[in-house]
Amino acid sequence: MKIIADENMPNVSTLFSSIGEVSLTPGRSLSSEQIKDADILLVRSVTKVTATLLENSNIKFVGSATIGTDHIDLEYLSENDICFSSAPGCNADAVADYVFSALSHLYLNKKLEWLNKRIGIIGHGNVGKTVYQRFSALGCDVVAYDPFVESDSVRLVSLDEVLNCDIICLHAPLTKTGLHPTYKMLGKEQLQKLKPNTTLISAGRGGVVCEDSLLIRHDELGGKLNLVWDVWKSEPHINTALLDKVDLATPHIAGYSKQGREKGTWMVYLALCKFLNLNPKLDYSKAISQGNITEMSLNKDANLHEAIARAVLAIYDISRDDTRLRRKYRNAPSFETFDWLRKHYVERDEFNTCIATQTSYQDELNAIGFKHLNT
Ligand SMILES: NC(=O)C1=CN([C@@H]2O[C@H](COP(=O)(O)OP(=O)(O)OC[C@H]3O[C@@H](n4cnc5c(N)ncnc54)[C@H](O)[C@@H]3O)[C@@H](O)[C@H]2O)C=CC1
Ligand SMILES: O=C(O)C(=O)[C@H](O)COP(=O)(O)O
Repeated sequence: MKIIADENMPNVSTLFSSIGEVSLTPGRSLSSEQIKDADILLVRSVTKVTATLLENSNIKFVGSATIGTDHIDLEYLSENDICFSSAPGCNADAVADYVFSALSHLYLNKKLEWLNKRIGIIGHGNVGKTVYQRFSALGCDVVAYDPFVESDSVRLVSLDEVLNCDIICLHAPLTKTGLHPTYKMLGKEQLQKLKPNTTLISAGRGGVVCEDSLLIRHDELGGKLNLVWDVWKSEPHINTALLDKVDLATPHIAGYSKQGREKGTWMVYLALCKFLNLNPKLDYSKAISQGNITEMSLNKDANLHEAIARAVLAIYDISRDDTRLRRKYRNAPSFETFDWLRKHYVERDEFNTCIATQTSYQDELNAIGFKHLNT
């Protein structure tokens, strides 16, 4: 069995070589010629899996080690009896960690006191829910907008209400059809509703926010917006005018924790084993790494904002990704830089690999995703 896989899938050879002959390739440039003799295709978000790519192949299974599926023509796969599996939720904790790292950075650098602010989340799926639960466990005033969710356990509000929040976290998928398409869902009209000093964290998909309208609104507000930008409309090209305005700019790596990426490969491996009726040869604990910093205890004299910021940034400091991106773009302002930064990403651990040991802030650290002492 011939397996073609994106070279950026961690552990892919270890896991899949017991099933077939694995060839690794850069995902963005994958061509139909390269897959014409293959049976299984394993991708990440940079490969457009369309009829053009697949029509002259014998691919029977497509696996995407990602949460998002907007790069896959699901209709074509279903019409052509090609089994598909993605990795729902694999890096939800990583994205939530990204959000708290961004807020920690903004607290230390701009004195943004976010714990007492109103927080609105757009999209209440695996990522949005994780982010919501963390804020809620911290006792924050948090609401969510998701037109497809009905639930008593979340404070659901209108999009306008979220746009009136102090901190807005965007975790909706990219959709262009259906009842509530998200493409440019934050356009000129919606962005007009942002108040001065709003913090907008965009870690879903580029295209959900109209970047041109955002630049106009940013100017209108005299630059009084805190912007944290992970996903860009025209990746791997980035909007350099926007890059100049955002507080934190990262190259679509919100989900790039070591464990999150490993979980993505692992989930696709399990799905392929199921499809082929095989017993998995490795177990979860061998496929997913431990963290580097295994225990955290805090000085009880620090205030809560500062204590959280110190703990969070010790595990993942988002500013290193921002610095890397800006420095690299200054020296090599080309679209190839985006993929280079992602390919050579210095992976970080998830908060949940680190135990919050007995400290006055143990409950708060547990709330934002650090592991409990007794689990
Ligand atoms: N920046 C990054 O590295 C990462 C980005 N993502 C992106 O984040 C998205 C969300 O991830 P998950 O929560 O795991 O996906 P999910 O599929 O579990 O949930 C998506 C949620 O968005 C909601 N939604 C759909 N249309 C909406 C609209 N018009 N307004 C508000 N909500 C809407 C859905 O009802 C669903 O509850 C993914 O589709 C992916 O594109 C995911 C992982 C990493
Ligand atoms: O899981 C998703 O959805 C993501 O956005 C991924 O984290 C993006 O990573 P790549 O698949 O582009 O490596």
